[in-house]
Amino acid sequence: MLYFRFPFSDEIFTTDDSSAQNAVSFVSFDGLNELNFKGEIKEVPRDTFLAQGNSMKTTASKLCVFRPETKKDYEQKINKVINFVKNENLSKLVISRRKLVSYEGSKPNFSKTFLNLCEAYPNAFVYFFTKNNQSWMGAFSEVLGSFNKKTLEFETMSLAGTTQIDETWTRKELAEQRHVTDYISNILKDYSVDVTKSETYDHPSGNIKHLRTDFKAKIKSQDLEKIIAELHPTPAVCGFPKKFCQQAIAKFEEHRRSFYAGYIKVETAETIQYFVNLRCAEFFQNVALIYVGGGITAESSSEKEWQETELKAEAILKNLSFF
Ligand SMILES: C=C(O[C@H]1C=CC=C(C(=O)O)[C@@H]1O)C(=O)O
Repeated sequence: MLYFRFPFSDEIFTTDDSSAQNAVSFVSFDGLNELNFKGEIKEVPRDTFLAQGNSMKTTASKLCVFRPETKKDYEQKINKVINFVKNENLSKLVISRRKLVSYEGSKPNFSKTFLNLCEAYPNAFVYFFTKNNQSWMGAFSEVLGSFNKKTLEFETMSLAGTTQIDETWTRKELAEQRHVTDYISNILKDYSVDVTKSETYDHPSGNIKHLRTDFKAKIKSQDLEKIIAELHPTPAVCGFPKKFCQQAIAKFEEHRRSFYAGYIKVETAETIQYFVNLRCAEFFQNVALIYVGGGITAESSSEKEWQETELKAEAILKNLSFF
C-alpha cells in the first residue's frame, strides 16, 4: 500500500499493480535495496483516502527494542566526528540518529498524519507506504532530479545548511551548502553544455529553513540514470569525498540508514522525478523511529547539532496523530 502527494498539489495518488512496470521506487541510502510499487499511478479521492484510514496500519512484524542515543551520547559522538573531520581535512560529513517515539498504547492514525504533513509542508513530497513488513512515512522538499521526457530538461537543487526560520546564516551553513553546489556543478558540466544555476536563496521547511541553489540543464535521456547514480548520495546527505564518507558513516552511526537519505523515484508519462527521502520515520508495532541528521564540519558545535536534529524531528513529531 502506497499513498503520495506531489509538492504544491492537493491530489493524493496510489499505484494500482495493474502491470509489471515500476511506477514508484524507494531506493535505500546505500543503493542496495529497492522497494517497487508497480502499475499505473491513480488518483485517490480524498473521501476514499479518509475512509481507508482505519485500515491503514503498519505491517511491521516486529516490536522495536532499541535504546535511542541520549543527548550526551550524541554530543560525545559528534565531538569525535568533528575531530575526525578536522584530521581528515573533510569539508563535511553527514551524521544521523534515530529518535524514538512510543505510541504508549495508542494506535497511529496514518491517514490523519499524512494529511497533517501535506498541510504543514506544501512544498514537500509526502508519502506513506507499508510493504514487506516495513512501514515508512516522510515529507520533504529536496529534489535530487526532475526530468521532462519531452523537453529533455533536467532540474536539480543544492539544499543544505539549517537554521531557525528567523535567524541569519553563519559562515558554517554557507560553506556547508556551497560544497553541495560545487559537487552538483562538477557532475552536471560533464553531461551538458548549458547548465544554468540560480542565486542561492532561503528554502523554508516548517520551523526551519535551508539554503538552496537551483540547477537546470538539457541532457540526453540515456544519461539520466548515470547522472542520478553520480549525484546520489550528494554531500547534503553523505559528504565529500563520497566513498570515504560512506565508510565513515558506517563507522560512526550505530544504525543502518535503510530508506532514510535514499531517494524516491516516481515515473509518469511526462516526467521522471527523484525526491530525497529525509524528514521520515519508520513505524513498528510499538514505536516509530524518526531519522534525522546534519552536516558536520570543522566549525560544528555538538550542542547545536543535537538541537538541529531535534528541530528536524518536529516535522514528523508535531504532525503525528493517534486514534
Ligand atoms: C540530513 C538531513 O538534512 C540535510 C538537508 C538539509 C539540511 C541539512 C543540514 O543542514 O545539515 C542536511 O544536509 C536531515 O534532515 O536528516
